[in-house]
Amino acid sequence: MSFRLQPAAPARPNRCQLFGPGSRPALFEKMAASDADVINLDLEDSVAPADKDEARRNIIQATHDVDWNTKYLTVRINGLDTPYWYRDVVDLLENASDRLDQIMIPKVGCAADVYAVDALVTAIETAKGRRKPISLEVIIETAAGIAHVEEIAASSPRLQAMSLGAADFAASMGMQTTGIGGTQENYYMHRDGQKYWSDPWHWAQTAIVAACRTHGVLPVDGPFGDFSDDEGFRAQARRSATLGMVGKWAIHPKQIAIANEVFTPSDEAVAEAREILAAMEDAQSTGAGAAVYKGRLVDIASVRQAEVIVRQAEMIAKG
Ligand SMILES: CC(C)(COP(=O)(O)OP(=O)(O)OC[C@H]1O[C@@H](n2cnc3c(N)ncnc32)[C@H](O)[C@@H]1OP(=O)(O)O)[C@@H](O)C(=O)NCCC(=O)NCCSC(=O)C[C@H](O)C(=O)O
Ligand SMILES: [Mg+2]
Repeated sequence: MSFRLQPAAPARPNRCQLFGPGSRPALFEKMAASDADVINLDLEDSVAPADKDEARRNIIQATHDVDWNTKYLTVRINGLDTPYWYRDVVDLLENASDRLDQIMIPKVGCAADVYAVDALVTAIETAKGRRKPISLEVIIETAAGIAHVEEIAASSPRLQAMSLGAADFAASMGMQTTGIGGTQENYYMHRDGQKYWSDPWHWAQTAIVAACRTHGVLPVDGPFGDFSDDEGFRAQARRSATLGMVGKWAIHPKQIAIANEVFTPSDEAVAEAREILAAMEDAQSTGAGAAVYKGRLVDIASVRQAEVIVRQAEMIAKG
């Protein structure tokens, strides 16, 4: 480990972020009653320009009226290149109840984007005497966002989470696909007459995970558009969890249970992690720095790996 220790990310469950348009208030009670850890009420792309004002009013009302229970309640504002975003922040911070936890900033391209929102949030919080500080989350979904991902991860002490937005990311990168996440037909290797599909999102995900882990931010996988494809969603979520992401968006309630299952360490994984910890404790009590567990080497690094799984399971169990 470097002399500079790796900060811990916020210790709260973030296995599934359920999205719903701010212009469909009929969905809010259903979202609140769902099993998602995080709720993202949207003011951005799922809301038509003519509906922005009403969507803002719906969301503010819902922070007062809906019982969000233990959900982490987030609102996605409009991008900083639009005329809507400042009004989103001002109206929310001046009128939403203290139930509002977080603001999500889409299409962040550099640290200054986060700085601008942070400055506005800070001014309104102070002016209005809001007691609960609002946290921020960002979406990396442009070429600039991924090019500046580390400075974005370091941009504000309010920053708690960072997602990959596959649809806008693909558009910004000029990728030849209309798919949102998952396997892309033309992204394959070819050998001996066989196609082997690869993962075009992998490199962006690992860049996000590295930036987040360096700065104590939760790395999250974004949307998987084909909500009829459960196994495609599960495979994408499993790849993300294996890479170190803590959760995934759901753009339809069907996806919540799969995300929760994948991002909760299984009983078998937790049992194995505990066995590794026990094996290493035995080894260390005899002065050994390594041991053999089920025919494979385990050492002090294995302890750190096992602790990740046990800590994750304990944090989720606590809620
Ligand atoms: C995708 C949807 C438009 C589908 O809505 P609908 O046609 O109503 O779905 P169903 O009839 O299958 O719904 C079945 C029941 O589930 C309820 N429902 C539907 N959606 C939600 C929801 N989001 N939360 C809670 N409950 C929901 C229906 O009311 C039905 O209930 P019942 O009648 O009682 O059985 C819709 O799901 C939707 O709007 N999804 C969210 C879209 C969204 O927010 N998109 C923005 C995020 S993705 C993005 O922005 C891309 C990203 O930025 C990037 O660049 O990658
Ligand atoms: Mg987007």
